[in-house]
Amino acid sequence: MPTDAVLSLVSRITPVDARAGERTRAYLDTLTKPPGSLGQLEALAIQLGAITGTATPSVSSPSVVVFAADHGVAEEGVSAFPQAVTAQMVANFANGGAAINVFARQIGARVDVVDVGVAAPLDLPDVIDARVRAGTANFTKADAMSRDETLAAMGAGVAAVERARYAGARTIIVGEMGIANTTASSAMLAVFCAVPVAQVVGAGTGITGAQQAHKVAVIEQAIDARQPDPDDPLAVLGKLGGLEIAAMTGAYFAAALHRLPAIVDGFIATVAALTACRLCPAVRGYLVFGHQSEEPGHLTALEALEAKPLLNLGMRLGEGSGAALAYPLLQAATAMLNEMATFADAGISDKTSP
Ligand SMILES: O=C(O)c1ccc[n+]([C@@H]2O[C@H](COP(=O)([O-])O)[C@@H](O)[C@H]2O)c1
Ligand SMILES: Cc1cc2nc[nH]c2cc1C
Repeated sequence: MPTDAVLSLVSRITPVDARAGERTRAYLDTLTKPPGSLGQLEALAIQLGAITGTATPSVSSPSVVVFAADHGVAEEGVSAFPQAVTAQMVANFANGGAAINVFARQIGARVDVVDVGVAAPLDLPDVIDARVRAGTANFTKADAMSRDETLAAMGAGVAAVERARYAGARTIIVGEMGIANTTASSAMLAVFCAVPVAQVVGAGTGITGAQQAHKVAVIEQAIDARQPDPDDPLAVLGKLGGLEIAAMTGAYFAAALHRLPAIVDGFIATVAALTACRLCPAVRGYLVFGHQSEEPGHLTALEALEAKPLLNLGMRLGEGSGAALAYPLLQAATAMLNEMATFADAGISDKTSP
């Protein structure tokens, strides 16, 4: 996709249909339950009504897209694992052996793995080759990506969702893999939300407290050197972000353009979601937040999006794993709308008026 096409796509995204959501809300109160008693599932049903533009929506055909890329900042010793693990995990996805493959099989979703910029060359026929460059630059020394590279990676995300949709996907689950990408995500989030870096840095794949202090110092130094303008989301993404983070941003755009629900995963996926919403606020209504990650910065990112995730299982894996696990709740929310009896149907007395 030509790089500027990504930005013109943004202008074609329209907000969710709030009136359809209101019809869902009204219908929910006719069902045989005390009003509001299904809690967050009711809010989810209303959101799905607004996304699909129908009072009694259904969800179907989930499809997972995992974007993989490397980060130059890995050489600063900010992860518990070596950079080579990104490529090794991509092979594991292609072989069906990762957690996301298992959870995707449980919900009948196919998994597309997209190489947006893994450092090591891959020769895996089942992996989609959308390489923009062999990993980002180390952002303590140079911008992670140029503007054209950022837009190209976003375009790869758009293309991946278009491909999945063409193959029948109607619910998009977005995941990522990239050693050191919690460092990039924390840096972006600290800038977007103007919060201290230490507030949004965590253990990632499992670094120690001392290593976390080093991670904070690396990010502070990078923000100082790069001076990104918080009001220019594309610049924040290009200077401090990652190729897979840009691709996820594009994936959310494409889901919103086609009025498909996109289930957001953990910390990195949520920072990409925040980037997408800063660039195009209408995207927000199409995002369902799958789970709350253990990574401490996730709370800050969720608050910035006024988002309440569906699950809290103490997970911090990535790959789209928490988003895939949440899919059955979308099914439950719509099944509840489509299958429950109304008070009138069942001949049950409605609430007494006060
Ligand atoms: O999704 C999350 O909340 C999450 C939290 C911590 C780590 N991860 C995964 O771990 C990798 C990044 O961790 P790190 O320590 O290398 O920055 C990357 O592949 C992510 O998918 C993911
Ligand atoms: C093994 C491993 C699997 C992952 N999946 C997502 N991020 C990951 C990081 C590591 C280290």
